[in-house]
Amino acid sequence: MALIVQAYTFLQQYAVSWMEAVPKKNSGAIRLGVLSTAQINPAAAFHPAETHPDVILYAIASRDAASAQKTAKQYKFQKSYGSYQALLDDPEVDAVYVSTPNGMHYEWAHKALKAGKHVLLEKPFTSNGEEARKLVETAQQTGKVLEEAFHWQFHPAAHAWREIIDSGKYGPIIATDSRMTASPGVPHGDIRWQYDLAGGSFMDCTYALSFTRYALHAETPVKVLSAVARPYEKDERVDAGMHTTLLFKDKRGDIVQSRVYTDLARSWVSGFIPRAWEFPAIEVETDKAVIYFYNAMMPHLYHYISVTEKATGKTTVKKQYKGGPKWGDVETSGGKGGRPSWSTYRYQMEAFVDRIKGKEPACWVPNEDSIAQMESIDAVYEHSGLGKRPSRSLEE
Ligand SMILES: NC(=O)C1=CN([C@@H]2O[C@H](COP(=O)(O)OP(=O)(O)OC[C@H]3O[C@@H](n4cnc5c(N)ncnc54)[C@H](OP(=O)(O)O)[C@@H]3O)[C@@H](O)[C@H]2O)C=CC1
Ligand SMILES: O=C1OC[C@@H](O)[C@H](O)[C@H]1O
Repeated sequence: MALIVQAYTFLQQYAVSWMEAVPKKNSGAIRLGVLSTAQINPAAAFHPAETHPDVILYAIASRDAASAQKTAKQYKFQKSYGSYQALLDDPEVDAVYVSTPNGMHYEWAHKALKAGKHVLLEKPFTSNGEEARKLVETAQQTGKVLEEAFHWQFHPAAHAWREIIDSGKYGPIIATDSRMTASPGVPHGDIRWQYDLAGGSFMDCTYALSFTRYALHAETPVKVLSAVARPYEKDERVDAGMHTTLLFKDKRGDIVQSRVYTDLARSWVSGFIPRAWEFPAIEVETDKAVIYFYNAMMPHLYHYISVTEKATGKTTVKKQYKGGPKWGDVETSGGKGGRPSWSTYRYQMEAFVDRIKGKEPACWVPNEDSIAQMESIDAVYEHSGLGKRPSRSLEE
């Protein structure tokens, strides 16, 4: 029964978010350019931009002009380009969303900033910490907005969850345990399996580490206690799975032990049942309770935050699809506190536009946090023996 309720909620949320009306665009709306025709584009950028009165789907670029044209026609972009550089050379483009493979994030975000565009950059931010630092420096030099598209952190559920932890009501944090797995697994040939494109489970499933660091208000790990990679069968430089245990310093300065597990090819139950229910999640154990956030990655589809008190065994459940500690009092383009139908990506677009327009966004992923996230990823890869993900050469 629980599964039926979950499936219904999932479908309902999905359908409602796509039924959202397209508003009339305001004068001075941001002209958005998109670099690549990635499969994530409609959910992460097209739909959020369409439903925002201050964004216009202006131009799309692909390595292949025909693909760009086809997408432009389908989503009513005004222009299409057969190369990423051609889009960046268009002075009418105000901001770009970069959804190229991971290994190309640095190159194209860097070029976009240099071309005077604001940048919303897909996760993981870059291939490694060094690139992340250089990219943030470029944003500072150019004075343009640069934001990692770590969409889950913009959703009201993320804020409600952290508010419970931060309240101190359940005592200090003792340990965390998070995971993100793909089941059925990612098909061969996907960008996620390609070493040169900075693939790998710990890069793609970077959310699990992000949930952990967000819960703890942590920077980089104090220590990597263990990091064991399960190599991809076709390229042992790529991690199909990664099990790591880290020590972080939390907000209070206490040391917390955190397990993080990522997997792009999660084994099936008894070899024939994919673990479709295993959505990205994190358990935070405090002195007095166990706090669990189910589907922290895409809480707009379905989520719950449960708090089980150790002394009584009593469990309370919270859900937050709108408002909450950060959006609650904010007058958004969709009404006060956002809308229950808004996806993580739509909340993210709201904040991105606010920042470009000079308004203080309700929430934000600071660039320093994206650097710390990439340096934490480097530390895990180094400890595992695989070494941090390499940079591609950049044509200036
Ligand atoms: N925020 C989220 O929820 C999600 C984020 N992502 C992130 O978005 C990015 C794209 O992921 P995803 O949509 O799955 O990717 P896809 O494989 O669907 O698309 C990647 C796109 O990059 C372009 N590209 C440029 N060079 C290459 C190359 N050498 N090989 C393959 N593609 C290339 C292609 O566009 P073209 O041919 O038009 O140039 C391609 O369509 C990744 O960084 C991923 O981590 C992914 C899924 C969800
Ligand atoms: O960012 C992502 O979100 C959804 C996942 O399925 C995907 O692998 C990852 O790239």
